[in-house]
Amino acid sequence: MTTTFPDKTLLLDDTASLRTAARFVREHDSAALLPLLLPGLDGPDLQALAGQCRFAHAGLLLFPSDTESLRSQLADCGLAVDTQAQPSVVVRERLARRHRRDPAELDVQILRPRVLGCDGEVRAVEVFALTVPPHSGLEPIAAYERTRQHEAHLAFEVEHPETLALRGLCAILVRHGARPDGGGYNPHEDGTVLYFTLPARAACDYRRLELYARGDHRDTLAAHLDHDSGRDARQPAETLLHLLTGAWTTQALTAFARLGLPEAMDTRTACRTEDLARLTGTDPRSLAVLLRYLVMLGAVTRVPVPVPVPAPAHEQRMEQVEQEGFRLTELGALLRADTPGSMRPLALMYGGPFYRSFSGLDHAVRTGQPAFDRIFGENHFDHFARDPELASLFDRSMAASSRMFQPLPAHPVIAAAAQAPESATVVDIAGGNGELLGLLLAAHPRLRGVLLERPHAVEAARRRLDAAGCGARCDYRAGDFADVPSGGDVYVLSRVLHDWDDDRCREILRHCARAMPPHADLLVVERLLPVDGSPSLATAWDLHMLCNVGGRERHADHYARLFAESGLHLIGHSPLPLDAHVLHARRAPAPDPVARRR
Ligand SMILES: C[S@@+](CC[C@H](N)C(=O)[O-])C[C@H]1O[C@@H](n2cnc3c(N)ncnc32)[C@H](O)[C@@H]1O
Repeated sequence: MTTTFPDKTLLLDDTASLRTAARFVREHDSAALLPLLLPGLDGPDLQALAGQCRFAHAGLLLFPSDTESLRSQLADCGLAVDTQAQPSVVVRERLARRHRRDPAELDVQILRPRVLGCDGEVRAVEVFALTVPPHSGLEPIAAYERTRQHEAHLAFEVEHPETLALRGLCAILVRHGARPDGGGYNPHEDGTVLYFTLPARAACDYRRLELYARGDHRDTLAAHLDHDSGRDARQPAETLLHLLTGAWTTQALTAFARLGLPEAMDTRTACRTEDLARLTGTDPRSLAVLLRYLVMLGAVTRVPVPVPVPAPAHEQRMEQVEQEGFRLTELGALLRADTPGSMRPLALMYGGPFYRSFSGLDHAVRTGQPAFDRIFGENHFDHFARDPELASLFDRSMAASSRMFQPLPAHPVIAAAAQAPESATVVDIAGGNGELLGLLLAAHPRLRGVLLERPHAVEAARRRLDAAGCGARCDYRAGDFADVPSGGDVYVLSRVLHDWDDDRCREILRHCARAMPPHADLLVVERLLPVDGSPSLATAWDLHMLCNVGGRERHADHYARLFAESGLHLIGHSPLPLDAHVLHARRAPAPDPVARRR
């Protein structure tokens, strides 16, 4: 089935992406941004990159129906264009290749509205605009690209792009985990672009980086493209070794969190290993070994700390020696317990119960049964429910990925409910500790909420929503999926269906369909498996579901089928951060009795 998107959702998504890109450009400068993109980048390599390149723009692909609508969309976002649009070559060819179209069919223009950075530097948002006139047949390209954001990137312009300097910069990027990912020469602008995929650990939503060099650098480009195609064949043994020690990565980060190191450290000042050992009650030499490994992961940076020591006795003065010290990076700071959106609970979960369960992955693959149940002797929800500390850790670990919920208050269904003349009710089914419902109610003071959960989680949600000041607008139901309350206006199922097999999903969806009044909407938050098999967090979480709950991630069409078999129909879906999507469904219209008799 092909999914249809209401036009309004499409426009909102493009405008929202444009606003996000402009905000990003406004808030970042070169020196602070580079270590976020390449965690662990430090010392001479950071100096070379920050000294020779400047953060120039954030790029994104939009899909206006014509030039006028693009200009008014830019104006809506406060972005003015004072230069002529240029035809794109590189992105147009990438799109043509990806969608097997003739490049001549694709009109892609480049506009660069200026944005003033927080440091006073003039930067830009680079808008690639693929014109998609109504009924042009290009709508599927727009829908696909909006979801995948393949062309979103951050660009650094090389100030003096001599060949040697340019190649040196490419080598630094590769050394810090960036992978060559195409590029090209645009004769209309006489500029060369070299694209890189950022390492997965980059602390930023953008996945691609561009080096932009004025002029024709096709020799460097050829080496870059060659590197791109040959990268997987070059060092298989080294790559495998790196992959096989992935468990050390998880445990090093978990130990870092368990030992309270992120809280003892600072992102601005370095701390000597000895002082850190004293503060955290650890063995100094062993701590240094852990911290040096964490440098490779980008969680901390190694910084020499000057320490005054007495000079030889007869000189009667102090001199300075340097001792090893470490500073927390922004990535490492996400493991601090007190950071908003802290990911510490995830570190404790993935390095704790889920680390143990993954040792039984082969069992799960052999039998199709969750390894968790075999290792812990019971289903993961029952196991967590019996242990209040573990239950709270699980709820907090779910809430730690709540960045994916951030666009939901602006979803057209929620916005319409918030503006309804009567106060509308959002029913969050299996809403965990109330993170999502709290976000929706906080954004829309007229909305009311009902949270259905298992009894232990209801209590956590009540505390969380009371603390957020929304408790008075919320009712709670301790129960099971069979107890979905009727009479709501919007029903939410967030990260629930992926816990279950198809039969159980149909049961849950039928409970929803039965409870939903005819006007009600259902929003389902899930990661969607990519149709083209391209890398996605959904593929990793599919394995996690197999190993731990016996559920699965699914393609959009698979969800559409489950909806159809449960009395619902899929209206459309739109992307959320962290490779998640929100699917919008409604009750299927009752079958036409006249048509049935015919
Ligand atoms: C993966 S969590 C998702 C929580 C939340 N919706 C979110 O996105 O953060 C799945 C939730 O389903 C709840 N759950 C499991 N079995 C349930 C059942 N039979 N009835 C109601 N809720 C259930 C669990 O307690 C858990 O909070």
